[in-house]
Amino acid sequence: MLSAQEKAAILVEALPYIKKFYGKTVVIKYGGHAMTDCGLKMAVLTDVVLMKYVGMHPVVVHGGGPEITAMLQKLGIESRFVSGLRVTDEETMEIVEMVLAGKLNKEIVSLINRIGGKAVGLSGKDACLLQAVKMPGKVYQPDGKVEMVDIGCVGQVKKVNPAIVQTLIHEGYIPVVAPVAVGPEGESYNVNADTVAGELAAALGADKLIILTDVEGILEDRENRDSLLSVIRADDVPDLIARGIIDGGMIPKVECCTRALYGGVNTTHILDGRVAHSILLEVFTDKGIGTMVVR
Ligand SMILES: Nc1ncnc2c1ncn2[C@@H]1O[C@H](COP(=O)(O)OP(=O)(O)O)[C@@H](O)[C@H]1O
Ligand SMILES: CC(=O)N[C@@H](CCC(=O)OP(=O)(O)O)C(=O)O
Repeated sequence: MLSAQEKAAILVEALPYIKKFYGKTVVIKYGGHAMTDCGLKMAVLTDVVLMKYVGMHPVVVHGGGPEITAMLQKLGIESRFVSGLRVTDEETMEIVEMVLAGKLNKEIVSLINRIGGKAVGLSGKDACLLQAVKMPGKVYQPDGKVEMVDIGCVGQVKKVNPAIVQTLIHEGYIPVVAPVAVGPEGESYNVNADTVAGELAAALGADKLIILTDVEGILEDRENRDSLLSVIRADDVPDLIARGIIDGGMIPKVECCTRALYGGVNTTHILDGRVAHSILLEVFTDKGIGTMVVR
């Protein structure tokens, strides 16, 4: 146990960071292990509530890919992905929306409220927060050619209307956003949660975008956990992808960081969500953890 004096010293050390980020918007992409492990879940959402209490404006965008896959499996529907995006026919879209905007969104809202925050859950349909159009999937051929294929109700975000999120922020609420967008005819679109976090951070003019994942950050050599790249420049991302250093599920994450940076977000971070309180370690220390992607 810490003594009262040690606790006071920790609070004093946090003061410069609290001052620096007071009133600033921080978008957090919440997903991976941090969403399924009970202890980590509480740690992440406690960090979010604490940020709000010290005057920051956290906005949570959550994923739920594994939970959707598990529900589809229960219903005897097999999951298929094209370049990391779920092939989403109309029946699958119904399940995606139920799991994301129904079950998971409300679970997160309820937990934040239990911890002492005031959370409000939204999907991209609420106040037309996320407007999208149908997007084809890209299949990369061995000869380098790209084939476009139909992947159903997967959306590309065309417009973000952030007013509802800004209103909630300024009324003291913590917005929690499910990555389901609305189409021109009111139809639902499934959007990758990393992409939504990047688009929303840019539209809000957020100060920071934090993406939680299940690795230490971007590793130069994925077999070597000591090869963490602490900082990379957005301009270097295409080369890192072309050289195969950044691959698979990490591609949408760095691309969404790049999108957010060029949209005006100051700093973007890819953090290990398996580490308890990784958000606080990033926000309240100089060194930070994980990989920072900068302009
Ligand atoms: N350079 C890299 N450094 C770390 N992980 C990488 C890298 N390139 C690809 N990856 C892969 O990206 C994965 C993270 O993406 P993903 O599994 O989609 O995460 P999440 O479930 O958190 O959204 C890592 O587990 C790893 O397999
Ligand atoms: C189009 C598409 O693939 N959408 C994702 C949406 C959820 C998501 O992105 O969740 P994670 O962040 O946990 O991966 C899906 O259906 O799985």
